[in-house]
Amino acid sequence: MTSPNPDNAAIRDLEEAVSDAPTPLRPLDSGAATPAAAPTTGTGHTVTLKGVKSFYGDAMAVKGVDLEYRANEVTAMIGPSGCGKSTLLRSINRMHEEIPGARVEGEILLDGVDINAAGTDVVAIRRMIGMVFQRPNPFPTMSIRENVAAGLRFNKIKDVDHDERVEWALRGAGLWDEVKDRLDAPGVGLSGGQQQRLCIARTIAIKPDVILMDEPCSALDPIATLKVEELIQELKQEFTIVLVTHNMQQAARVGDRTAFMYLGDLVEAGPTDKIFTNPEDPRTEEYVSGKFS
Ligand SMILES: Nc1ncnc2c1ncn2[C@@H]1O[C@H](COP(=O)(O)OP(=O)(O)OP(=O)(O)O)[C@@H](O)[C@H]1O
Repeated sequence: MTSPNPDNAAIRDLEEAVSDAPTPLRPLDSGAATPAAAPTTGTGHTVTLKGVKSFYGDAMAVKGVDLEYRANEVTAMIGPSGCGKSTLLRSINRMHEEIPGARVEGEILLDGVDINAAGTDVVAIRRMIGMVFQRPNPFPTMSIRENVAAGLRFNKIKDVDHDERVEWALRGAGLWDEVKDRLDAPGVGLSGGQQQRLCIARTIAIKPDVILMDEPCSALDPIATLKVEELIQELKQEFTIVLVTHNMQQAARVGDRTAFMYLGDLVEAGPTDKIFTNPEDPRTEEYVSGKFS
């Protein structure tokens, strides 16, 4: 990936704007958190892409993608390096536009509402469409508890009990039992895999509709990877998940559906079994069988 530090942009968004959040698109979900249980019930949010093109200046990196990310499913995005996976992902929560000269054409609909419509509040979009990055990026000066609560503060979610929501999110991220006795210890003191689950807890704490994951396991060892994969499977009961991965085994293990991109085009998308065993396009067959990477 050649883009400049989207992780830093996300950190800056949160750290600099905690006290200055604009009005959201629709009322924030302040429903009572249930500290005893991880997220369980389906909420059913869909993202629909219609003719999405993403540009860096004059260069078109995503060349007109039509695709639906279905509710309560994991959609794995695969394809060779440079095919536009991360660019497309960052277009979906409007992070692409942070890059000078970058722009998006086409429609990106969250439950039928165009996220790029004039006057739309970008902070609200990023609350509803959360993102987890390649490298775990806990806020370095914050404790475990503060890291998870950071999004609540940023979004001015005041009418929920923050401690309850922190526990709910940490349980949802499969981390509660490992950290419940040291919530005030620094987040960066956790292992890499724990830090990534902490970042997932931070993302789910504000109850987004959709979670975008950009190679969330690429910096993790195999055991931590397995834990995060198990977690993703559980989280889909509550959230719509888009998972960019270089790892085809991971796509096969975790993806309900898989989308294959090549040179900025979406070649095909479908049920993961079909994409891996009986794809329509010869380029998909060649890629999933390892003939090129
Ligand atoms: N900041 C940028 N400025 C200009 N071009 C960029 C920028 N970021 C990415 N690109 C180009 O856009 C295209 C798509 O890149 P992108 O990072 O989205 O691909 P990718 O499939 O996610 O790759 P990888 O798997 O290596 O992360 C590439 O040709 C890349 O060089």
